[in-house]
Amino acid sequence: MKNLAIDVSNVAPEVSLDQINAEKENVQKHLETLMAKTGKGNDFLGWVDLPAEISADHLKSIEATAERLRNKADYVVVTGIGGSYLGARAVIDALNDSFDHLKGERKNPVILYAGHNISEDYTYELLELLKDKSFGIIVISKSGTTTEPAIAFRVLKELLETKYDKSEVKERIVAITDAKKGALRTLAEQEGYETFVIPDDVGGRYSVLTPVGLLPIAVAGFSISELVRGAKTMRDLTGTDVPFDKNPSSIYAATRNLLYQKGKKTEILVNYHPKLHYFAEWWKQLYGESEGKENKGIFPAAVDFTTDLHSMGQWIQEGERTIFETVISVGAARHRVLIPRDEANLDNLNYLAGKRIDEVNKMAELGTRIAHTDGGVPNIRIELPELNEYYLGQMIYFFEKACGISGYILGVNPFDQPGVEAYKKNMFALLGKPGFEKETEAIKKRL
Ligand SMILES: O=P(O)(O)OC[C@H]1O[C@H](O)[C@H](O)[C@@H](O)[C@@H]1O
Repeated sequence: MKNLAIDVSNVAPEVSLDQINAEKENVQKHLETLMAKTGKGNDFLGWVDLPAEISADHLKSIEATAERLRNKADYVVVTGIGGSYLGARAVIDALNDSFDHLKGERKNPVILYAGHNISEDYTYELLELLKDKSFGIIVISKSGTTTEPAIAFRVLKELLETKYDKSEVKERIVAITDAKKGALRTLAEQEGYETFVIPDDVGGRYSVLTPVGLLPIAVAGFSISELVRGAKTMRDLTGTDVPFDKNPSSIYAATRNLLYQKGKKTEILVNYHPKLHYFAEWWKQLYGESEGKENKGIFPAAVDFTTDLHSMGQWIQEGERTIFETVISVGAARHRVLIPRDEANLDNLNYLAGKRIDEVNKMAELGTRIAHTDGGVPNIRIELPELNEYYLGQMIYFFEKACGISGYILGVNPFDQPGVEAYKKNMFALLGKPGFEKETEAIKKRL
């Protein structure tokens, strides 16, 4: 059975394999600190052993709730922001039929998202869609106090309450939040909603393997036990007993930091499948919030190829040489579509007749790698054997583990995000939130 693998042979000449291997002891030290839970942010390391600790009973209880929502609702609205929605969306989009939401005959509910923006038009359009539909809500907030999902939940709950009686509303709402504190916990208890807990020691962006990700993924019809099994395998493959050159997370963490030290300040995560767009969004939060602090950190960006080769390709090929690419390279496509032969051949495509579209995609990937490395863009390749639950579980844990190690190499606490509060404070002051009177006075003077 294959596993996710990493190929760093194309980061030369900027960084050599010898330089990467020379990082062995330094990286091993950080990995041990992470596993021993003795480093910065060590009260947020619950995700490290999570895949091995999830019990079959826990998965069963999530699946039972998912089944209830699946039976009741044609639409399920995952209401959350940041780490409270990106993991679920990353996995669901990666596995879903691209046009599933447009199909009439359905096996699974359509998963919709709310609370990840404060757009009134988005909210209006969602309410308009749902008003004559059978729907349910999974509301997710670790703190239980985040403004965006709280507003969305308030309006969605109101709509649900106009459609159903109290006991039916209760059956259609599930809350995922802190075990004890926060407004969402209080509300859920008052209203009698079913709840799942986000453990104290798992931060939002590391929470996809808690009910935060698992419940929506199960509702969408995917195997959460396979996802967790993949993550568990990757936990074993990235342990302290694994030699440095066999540990993909250690190699990735070491390589990207060496590139950063060489002035490669932006990392572009590349995919060749639009299904992986939201995986990149999840990855951006993971690395952006973990490393972007103390005026340091690689800027995590992402592109969808070959789409963006026709827009961003020019910049990547010939723009400022401060970037490197990390490509998620997927093995086999799931379906077959052959390029047909055409008598007239006006488009000159007959040289491709009989070939799979995936073969063209693979050659685009290889051709791009050669062009970009020739153009001075170092290339890391993450080989994913297939796009399924098991390998996505591997990839999630691979990136999480590498992020912890990488943050320690950089010297920051990869498990906090103090900078996110700055905009919130100003927004509350501008909106006149009680308790923010002093801030309101101060900000008014600046306007
Ligand atoms: O789950 P919540 O407490 O609602 O938080 C949702 C998100 O917003 C916060 O502001 C943080 O920056 C994120 O790390 C978090 O994932």
